[in-house]
Amino acid sequence: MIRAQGLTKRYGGGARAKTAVDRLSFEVHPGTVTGFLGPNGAGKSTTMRMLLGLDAPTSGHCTVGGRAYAAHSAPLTEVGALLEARSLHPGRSAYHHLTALAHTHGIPRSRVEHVLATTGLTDVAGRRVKGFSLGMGQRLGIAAALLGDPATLVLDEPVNGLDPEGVLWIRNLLKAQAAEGRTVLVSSHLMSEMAVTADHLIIIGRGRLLADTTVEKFVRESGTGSVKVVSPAAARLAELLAGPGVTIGGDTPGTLEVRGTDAEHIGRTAAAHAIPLFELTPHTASLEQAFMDLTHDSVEYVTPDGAHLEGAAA
Ligand SMILES: Nc1ncnc2c1ncn2[C@@H]1O[C@H](COP(=O)(O)OP(=O)(O)OP(=O)(O)O)[C@@H](O)[C@H]1O
Repeated sequence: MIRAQGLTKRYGGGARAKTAVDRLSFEVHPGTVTGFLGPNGAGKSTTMRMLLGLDAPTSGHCTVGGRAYAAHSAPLTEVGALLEARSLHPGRSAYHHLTALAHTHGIPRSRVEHVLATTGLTDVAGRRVKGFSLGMGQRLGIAAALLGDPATLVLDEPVNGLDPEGVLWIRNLLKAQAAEGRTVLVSSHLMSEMAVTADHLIIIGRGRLLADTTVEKFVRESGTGSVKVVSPAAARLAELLAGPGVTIGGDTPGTLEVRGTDAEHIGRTAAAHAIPLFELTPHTASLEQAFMDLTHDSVEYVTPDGAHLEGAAA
């Protein structure tokens, strides 16, 4: 369990003072993957650095597993971390890198074999790290994070620069780690990736909390999610679904575009009235739009015509 309370980080002073993290409070629970989202410069990395004791908060505090990170006697067995800027000794092999880390932290060598297998690096374990591709480097960073068999994982942008196979691999790994009861906090500025990886979302903008919710609730409450329904009795179904907060559109006969309720409710309503359905498709593509709507006012880098730079809320 991770807990941040009133977490604040200010850089510099006077007119040039910059508040990177602003009175942030949230909890991250075990057994779920929690996505930590925000546009570029929102304060995600700074928050993670504070959680890991690499930056001191200006005010507020944070705990991992009930204590400040520095108060853990064997932090690697409590928290495994992957930060964006990693320092690897280029001349060392992956195996050597992990054994050195295990040795200095009193972790048995058997764990090295285990994490090499988990991250698919067994066959290249003897190769020097300097010859590693970006994806292999990410896998090695994750192997190091898993080394101490920690109860908590904190990963900063683990899918950055990975190919689709690597992205899928990380997604499945994170879900498996959470299913084993670990607390998993993973940052990203990609809403679409988090929508399929995370169960819970913490969204920040300009260092402030914008949303702390489940993926499912975020979609539902954003009001932009819709469900496409195709039925030979579309008109009758539309009458049954009509109600407060529900809007029903659709340009093609027999097709409805339903907003304000979910596919489960539509399916149950249709079944209860013996209405056949040919299609029932929730559209989650609008998630990206909901994220952009939420973070729009918090985007740091905006061009004069209003377009976001650097894919700020991509
Ligand atoms: N050492 C520092 N000194 C001054 N300002 C800093 C420092 N580190 C971060 N900042 C500023 O704090 C803000 C938050 O940065 P941070 O890197 O935490 O954001 P982020 O959400 O991780 O962004 P990104 O998605 O681009 O990695 C930014 O405006 C950044 O310029």
